[in-house]
Amino acid sequence: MHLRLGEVPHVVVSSSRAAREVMKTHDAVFASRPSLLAAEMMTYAGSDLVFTRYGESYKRLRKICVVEVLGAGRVRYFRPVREEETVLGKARELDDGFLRMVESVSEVMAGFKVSDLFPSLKFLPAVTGYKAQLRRMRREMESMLDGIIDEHKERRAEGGGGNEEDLVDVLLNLQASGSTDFSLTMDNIKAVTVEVFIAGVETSATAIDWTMAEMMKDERVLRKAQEEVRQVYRGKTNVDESSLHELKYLDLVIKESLRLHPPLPLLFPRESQAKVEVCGYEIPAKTKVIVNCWAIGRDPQYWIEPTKFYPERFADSTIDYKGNNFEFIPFGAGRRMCPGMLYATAVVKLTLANLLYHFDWKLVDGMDAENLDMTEAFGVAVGRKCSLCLIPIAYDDVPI
Ligand code: HEM
Repeated sequence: MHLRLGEVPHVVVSSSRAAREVMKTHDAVFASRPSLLAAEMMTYAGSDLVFTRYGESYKRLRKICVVEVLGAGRVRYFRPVREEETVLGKARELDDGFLRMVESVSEVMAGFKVSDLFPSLKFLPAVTGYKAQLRRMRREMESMLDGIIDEHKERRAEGGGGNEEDLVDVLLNLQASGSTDFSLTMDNIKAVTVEVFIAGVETSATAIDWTMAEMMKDERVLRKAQEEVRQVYRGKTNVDESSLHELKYLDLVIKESLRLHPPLPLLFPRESQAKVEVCGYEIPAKTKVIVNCWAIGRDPQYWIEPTKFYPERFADSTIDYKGNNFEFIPFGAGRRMCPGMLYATAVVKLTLANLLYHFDWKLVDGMDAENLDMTEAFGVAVGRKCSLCLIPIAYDDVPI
């Protein structure tokens, strides 16, 4: 679908074939992101990963993030932290103000802003008050990030760190060691820190929420997933990551939930860097391309009874979300594919396994599973409009 919104041509991709052409055949052409004023002002223009245009500094930063910060080795390294936080419910100290700030930044990033559609009218952001609003938010964010980084530096100077290391420590260590071929600036560190929250935390929480909601709607799936967890971890006090790989049915449930409710239903937008032909249509340079992964995941051409929540559809299927099956791309594909996929799947699975192991779940009084409201809300990550209110009943077969 081709649209012209303001001065900017937009193309919406809603088929697996076109998605493959954009994210595989012509991946290099579509590896850039369009420029958005909010992203430029809030993510230290060009110092970040999610919204930066494709180019040398992007490639270097991505390599550091993939290899050193979000890769398999680091996911293993942070395993004790995940287990401690998920299993013991011991969340790291995160200022409410910081989370509220991340929420407001996500909100401004999600919207279609008139000034982004008329880039030649440079005065628009100023006269609409949008620029002033972004400046205020940026000042607030800057002071919070400075506080967080100073705290980390002080702790490190006092010899702290060790088991308490987190993502900011990892980035500061990389900067101090100079071990990478790209010197990380303070702006890089701040931008990546905020983006991990914008791109990583809300998306993972959204995936957990939708999966619980779908299981509450279908008691058969809930029981089956719960029996599996309780059998694999029988006799254990906690669900840790040691046997997570044995939870095969839970894998299917998570896949099915990501198919029906991808937390980023339109991924993050891409921009063509040159004129190119996709499925017989000519796409000019500088076209904003939106891949509708939500629609592709519900397309009857690829999925039987596409709107039905049926995890077993993945049981004898090789279809996965790793970016090779273009009918199922909740993490995107190609050069801009989500580098946090391993983190996300570890956190989502561990959290769900704990919720299923320790508690039986009931809907609040008077609510009937069939009528559970599954309306979607608006945001960078598309969650449920109504909060999921459930009653946990402690499972008393867990040894103390
Ligand atoms: C269920 C959870 C998650 C989902 C569904 C998800 C999905 C996505 C998608 C669809 C994209 C855009 C891909 C594209 O343009 O092709 C993306 C990008 C990104 N994600 Fe994730 N994500 C999740 C969790 C995470 C986590 C936990 C992190 C970090 C810890 C993370 C970091 C990023 C970053 C940095 C990018 C930008 C990559 C780039 O532009 O090069 N994500 N994610």
